[in-house]
Amino acid sequence: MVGKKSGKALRDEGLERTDNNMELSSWPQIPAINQKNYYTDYLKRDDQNLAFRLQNEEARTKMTKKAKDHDRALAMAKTETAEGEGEGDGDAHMEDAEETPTEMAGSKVIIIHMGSQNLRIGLASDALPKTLPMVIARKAATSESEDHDEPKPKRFKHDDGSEMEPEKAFGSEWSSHFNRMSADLKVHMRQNKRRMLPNSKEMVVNYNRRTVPEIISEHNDPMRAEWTEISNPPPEYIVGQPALRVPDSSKPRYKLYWPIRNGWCNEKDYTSKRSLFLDISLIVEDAIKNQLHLTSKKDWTQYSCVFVIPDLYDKSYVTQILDMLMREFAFARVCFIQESLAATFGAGFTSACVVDIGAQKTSICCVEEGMCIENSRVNLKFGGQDVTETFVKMMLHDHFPYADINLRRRHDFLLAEELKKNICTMNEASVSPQVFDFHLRVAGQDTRKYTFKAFDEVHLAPMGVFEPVIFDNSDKIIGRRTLIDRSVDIYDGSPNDPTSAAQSEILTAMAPPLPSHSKTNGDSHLAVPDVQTTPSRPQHPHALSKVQDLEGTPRSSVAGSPAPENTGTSQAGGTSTPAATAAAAQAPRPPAVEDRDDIMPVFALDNAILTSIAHAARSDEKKMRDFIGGIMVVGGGSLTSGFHLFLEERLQALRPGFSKEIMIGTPPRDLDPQVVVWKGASIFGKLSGTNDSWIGRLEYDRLGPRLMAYKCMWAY
Ligand SMILES: Nc1ncnc2c1ncn2[C@@H]1O[C@H](COP(=O)(O)OP(=O)(O)OP(=O)(O)O)[C@@H](O)[C@H]1O
Repeated sequence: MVGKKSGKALRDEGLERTDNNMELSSWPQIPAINQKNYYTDYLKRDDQNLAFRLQNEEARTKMTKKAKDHDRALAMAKTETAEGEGEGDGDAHMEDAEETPTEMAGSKVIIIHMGSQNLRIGLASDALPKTLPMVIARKAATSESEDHDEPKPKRFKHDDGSEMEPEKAFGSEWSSHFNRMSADLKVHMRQNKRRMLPNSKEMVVNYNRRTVPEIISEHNDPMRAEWTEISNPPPEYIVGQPALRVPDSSKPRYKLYWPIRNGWCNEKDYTSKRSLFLDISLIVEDAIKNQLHLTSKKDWTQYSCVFVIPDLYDKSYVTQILDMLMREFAFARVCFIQESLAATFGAGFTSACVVDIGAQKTSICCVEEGMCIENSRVNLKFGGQDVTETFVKMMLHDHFPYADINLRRRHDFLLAEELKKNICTMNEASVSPQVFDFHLRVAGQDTRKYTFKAFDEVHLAPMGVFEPVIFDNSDKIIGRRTLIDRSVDIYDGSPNDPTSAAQSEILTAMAPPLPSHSKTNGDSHLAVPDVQTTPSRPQHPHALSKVQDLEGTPRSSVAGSPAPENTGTSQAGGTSTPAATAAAAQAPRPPAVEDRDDIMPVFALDNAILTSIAHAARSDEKKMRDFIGGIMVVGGGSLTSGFHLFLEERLQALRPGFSKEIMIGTPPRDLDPQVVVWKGASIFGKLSGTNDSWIGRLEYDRLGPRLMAYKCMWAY
C-alpha cells in the first residue's frame, strides 16, 4: 500500500523511503493512540473484584434458596388443603416455615474482645460474654516477682541499710505531686462547705503506724483462696484465671505474661513476635474450648468470628490477627469492628462520644450514624490499673501497715485490685478518715487480717485520670516497635497506620523536644525512646484552648492539617510524582508526631474528651452540643463510684458555656459498662444481609490481607 503512494503523501506521513526505495523497517508502524478516545474500565467495575463478586453470588444463592423454600412451602400447603385436613390458610403455613429458623441467630458466631487485662468471649447468641484474665503462665526459672525484686528491703531502706521513711520511698517529686493534690482537695472541699478535721492525715498515719496484723490459721479462714495445683507432669503453660492463681513460689516456677499491654501488643516482655502471637492464640483457643465448650477444633470451620479492634489500631496487628483467625483457627468468616462503634451498637445509640476507660488504656471517639469520626479518635495510655498502682503507692506513703505489698506478686495484685474496687471513690462526701480491713491470703501461709485507715487516698488515686502526672508512666513505651514494625505504604514506604487530628494534637502537646542529633528523615522509629524526658502532663496546659474554642477560629497547625506532613500528600490520593516524593524525602524536616515512638500519650481525661469533641464537631456548634450532651462512659475503669458526676463537674468547669448540655450517660438497661463493647459486637455479628464486611475463606486464600481495603467500613 505504501509503495503506491506519492512521494509527497509519504513525506506527509513521515514514512519517506530512502533512495533505494526500501522502507526503514519491516515492522508495522503503530500510530500513537489518541488520548481523547482512550478508555479502560480495568478494575473500575465491581464485577471485576473478587470480594464483590463473591458477595453478589452469596446474595443470589440466598435468594434462590429462599424462592425454593417458598415454592416448597406453597406446595405443602396445597397438599394439606387438598387432603381436607388443614383448616388454616396457606400463608399461615408459609409464615410458620419462615419464622422457624433452624438455629438461633448468632449461635455460630464467636465474638472476641481482647483487653489489656480481660478477654471477653462468647457466642453472638449469648446474653453476656465470659470474662477471663488475658494472661498466660509459662514454666520458667523464676516468677515475675522474683525477676523484679523491688519490695520492702529495696524501697524502704537507704543504700547504707538504714530505714527509710515511707514518705521518701517514691521520690520527692512524686511526694510533692501527692501533697499538692491533697492540698487542692482540701481547698475544694472547704469551698464546697464540707467539714474536715484539720489533722485527718496525721490521724491516719498514726493509726497505720501502730496497727499489727491478726493471724488467722488457715483452717479457721472460711474464705481461704483456692490456689492452682500444679499437676504432674507440670503443664508447659496455664491460661486465664488459674494462671493468676498459681502460687508465686510454685515448683516448678511459672512466669506470667500479658500479651496485650496498654492496648498495644506487649513488646516489652516478649522476645519475639512469634511467641507473642503464639500466646494470644493459646489464650483464645483455650477460652473457645473451655468457656464456649467447642472442644473439637475441626468444628470451628462452621463458625464465624467478630473481632473487636481499637479505634486507632495498628495495621500490622490486625493483619496478624486476621491470619491467626483464618489459618490457625480456620473460621469460616471473620470480620472486624472498632471498639467505639461496637459500644454505640451495644448501647443502642446512633451517635455518642464514647469514652472507654479500660485497665491500661483509655480511648475516646465520637461516633456518628454508625461511623467513627476519624479525627476525633484519642488513645491514652492509662486506666484502672494505674489507679490501683497509685492507690497502693499513696497508702504506702501514709504508712500502710502491709508495707511489703508488691504488685508483681499475684496475691498482692489481686488484693490491691479488690481494695481499690471496694474503697476508691470519686465522691467527695466520702472523703474522711475511715477504718478498713482486709485479709491477706498467701499460698501456704496463715491468713493475716489487717486493719488500716485511709483518708484522701481513696479519692486522689482515681483522680489520677485527670492529673496523670501522679501515675507511673516511665515504662509504658519501652519496647514499642521492637518486635512489630510499623505498617508502611507499599508504594512510597511512608507510615500508613491510621491517624487522628485529635490524637496528633495531644501528642504535640506532650512531645518532648527532639534530640538535636536525631536524623529527621522519617526514621523516627529507630530513635531510642527517651522516657525520662517525657512529661506526664501537658507542657502547655492551655495549648488546646485555641482549638476547643468554638467562638474563635484560630487552630493549631495540627488541627488544621490532620494528615501528617510527610505522609499527607501521598495518602491523600497519590498525586505526588516519584521525583517530588524523592525530593521531599531528602528534605530535612521533623517527623510527624504520629510517627514518633518517644511520645507517651498521657493526658488529662477531661481535656482529652473536649479535644476529641472539638475535632468531631469541626466548629459546628450544634454538633458540639450533641456530642457534649451524649458522652457515654464505658469500660471497667469507669466503675469507680461517683465517677460520672465528677467528670460532669470537671467538664462544666472547663466549658461553662455548655454546662447545661454536658451530660454523662451510662449504657441503658443496666448493662455492665465493661461488656457494652462486646454486646455491640455481638449485635453486629447477628446482622444478616446488611453486614458486608465479612471476610470469607476463599477470598482470603486468594487475596490475603489486601482484602481489608474492600471489607472495612473505615478507611483501611
Ligand atoms: N467496681 C470497680 N471499680 C473500679 N474499678 C473497677 C471496677 N471493676 C473493674 N474495675 C477496673 O476496670 C479495669 C478493667 O476494665 P476492662 O475490663 O474494661 O479493661 P480491659 O478491656 O481489659 O483493658 P483495656 O481497655 O485497657 O485494654 C481494671 O483496672 C479493674 O480494676
